[in-house]
Amino acid sequence: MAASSQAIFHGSVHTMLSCSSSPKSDTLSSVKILPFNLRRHRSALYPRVCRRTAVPVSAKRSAYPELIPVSPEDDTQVGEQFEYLSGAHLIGEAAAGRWSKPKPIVGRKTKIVCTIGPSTDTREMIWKLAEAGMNVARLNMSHGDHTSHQKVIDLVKEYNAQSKDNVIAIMLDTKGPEVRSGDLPQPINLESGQEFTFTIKRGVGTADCVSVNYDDFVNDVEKGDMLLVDGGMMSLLVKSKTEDSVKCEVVDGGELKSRRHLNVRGKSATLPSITEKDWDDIKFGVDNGVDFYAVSFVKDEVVVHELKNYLKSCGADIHVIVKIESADSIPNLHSIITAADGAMVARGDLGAELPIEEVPLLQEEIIRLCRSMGKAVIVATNMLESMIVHPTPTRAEVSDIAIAVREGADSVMLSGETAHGKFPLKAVKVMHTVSLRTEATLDGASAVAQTSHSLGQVFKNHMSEMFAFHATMMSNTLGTSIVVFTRTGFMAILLSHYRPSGTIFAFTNDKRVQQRLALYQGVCPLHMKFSNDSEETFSKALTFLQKQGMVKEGDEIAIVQSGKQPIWRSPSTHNIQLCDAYIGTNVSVVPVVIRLPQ
Ligand SMILES: Nc1ncnc2c1ncn2[C@@H]1O[C@H](COP(=O)(O)OP(=O)(O)O)[C@@H](O)[C@H]1O
Ligand SMILES: C=C(OP(=O)(O)O)C(=O)O
Repeated sequence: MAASSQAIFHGSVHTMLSCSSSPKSDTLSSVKILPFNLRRHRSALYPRVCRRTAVPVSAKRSAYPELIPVSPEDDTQVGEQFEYLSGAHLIGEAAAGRWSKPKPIVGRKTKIVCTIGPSTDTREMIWKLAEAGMNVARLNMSHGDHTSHQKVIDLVKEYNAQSKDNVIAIMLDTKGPEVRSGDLPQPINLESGQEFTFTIKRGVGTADCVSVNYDDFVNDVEKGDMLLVDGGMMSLLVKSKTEDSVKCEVVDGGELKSRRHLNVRGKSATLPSITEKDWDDIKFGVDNGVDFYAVSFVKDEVVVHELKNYLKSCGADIHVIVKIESADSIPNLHSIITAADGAMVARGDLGAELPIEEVPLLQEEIIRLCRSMGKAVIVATNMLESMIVHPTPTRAEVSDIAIAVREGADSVMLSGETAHGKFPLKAVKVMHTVSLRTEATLDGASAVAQTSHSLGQVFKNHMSEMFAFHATMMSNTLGTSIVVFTRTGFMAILLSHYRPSGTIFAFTNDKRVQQRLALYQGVCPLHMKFSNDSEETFSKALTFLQKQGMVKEGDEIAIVQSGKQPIWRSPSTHNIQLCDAYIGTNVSVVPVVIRLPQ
């Protein structure tokens, strides 16, 4: 085993910390834009700052960033323009804030969810997305059919099976009770001031009337309501209605295409959150062992319990992410998020049902709530919308990603950008680079402070929470990464909750847990068979990290082996162990003992 100091906790708490006394220098190598779970040697990809002394950009940092092949429209020179940005490490020393050690981050911490669609549903594109930084593949059940989604699921599984240390989770997003206009033989041009009718009669698609897929549309809508198409791209004022039709005046015109989103400003449809089609799709998800459901238009916690009970009854271990997009969900936010495993800020429908200026405030509030409750949170929709057609984002879009990262989202999501956009890989690269750059400015101390007030209240497991909290404090102070061994994922999620500055290498012997952890901020999920001997398993884990270039000579690492279900320890003991990550290397150890009162 590597040189180590160990704190073993028996009811009362003693934490023994150690740090190397010998300053080490580091080298900066070529900067590459790569996914969170890195597959190549760290020195060649991670623009890491010297842990103890700032190192100027050295001669070693010579090569251009690796250019990931992108879509046919992509300009192969694009990587060069990111080189400066990916040099986020240059400010790493300053960003370490009042902690003396820079951050030992291996790659990006904020995860990227990519919606898969016609631009990306091939083997080649799934591989390229995964290599470019996708952590979660989202299947939107509003589009495609089971055959097309099955193909994508099989491809992601194939990628996961052959990948050593990168894993992609699968998220099935239900269609929900969304209201859409019907199919049109060709797009219609709507002019401001003209009359236009929506009808519940099936199969209508003329220049002045189109079907709506929801029979109660006529009952839910009142004269004077504002109808929004595609979240406000067009708007129509309701003038009158008959038994089967709603007559409107176009306020903001535009091109109406097939199957567009319809919302009534300020109102949610009176449909159940999980429709018959959704149950069919949920069953499809169970049969295929997806990792997450994103449940559309959740209005209260009852539907979450209903889904969770169903999953329990069929023995399916699938986590539930509630999409916050309905006006009716806002008064019930706390109970909905409590019942779920996480939430998605689905800004498209949210900004249509509620006044648009509420969206950033609600985003902040939902992230804050999820963070305080230890739940995963995803920020979604329009993040790089202009990249559906343009190879470069607007500055406002870049700021939007940076804000979500700063607010502490676990993941940021791409929708049309990767589903049907012209530049899906470039969009992932931009999201990756902007997240990485923003993360470099975040202060570990304030991240811990944001969550420390809820210590002992979030996971109802005081000892585990305390361990995660102190492991975070310890690793932040010493500038180490964290290695955690977890069978259920619980301890890794708990550590992620405190947002340690360093990477959380989460070793699990369960492939499903590994996949699920792909959604969580800062967690690098790794699969490994655990042996009966803890030291042997630790040693195997460190050797693996070393081989993959995730730790290097001179690194120290905090090993956390705690949590609800002990693996090797007895139920009354908890371990945090600090050791040299590079087996066989001696370090001078200065032990520090912190004794907390019983
Ligand atoms: N599986 C799919 N098959 C075909 N088109 C898709 C698929 N998934 C997404 N798309 C396309 O990408 C667009 C953006 O994706 P998303 O934001 O998930 O959908 P929407 O906004 O329609 O709910 C969709 O409107 C649709 O045109
Ligand atoms: C993510 C969203 O949902 P969907 O793409 O299913 O409309 C949204 O409305 O922002």
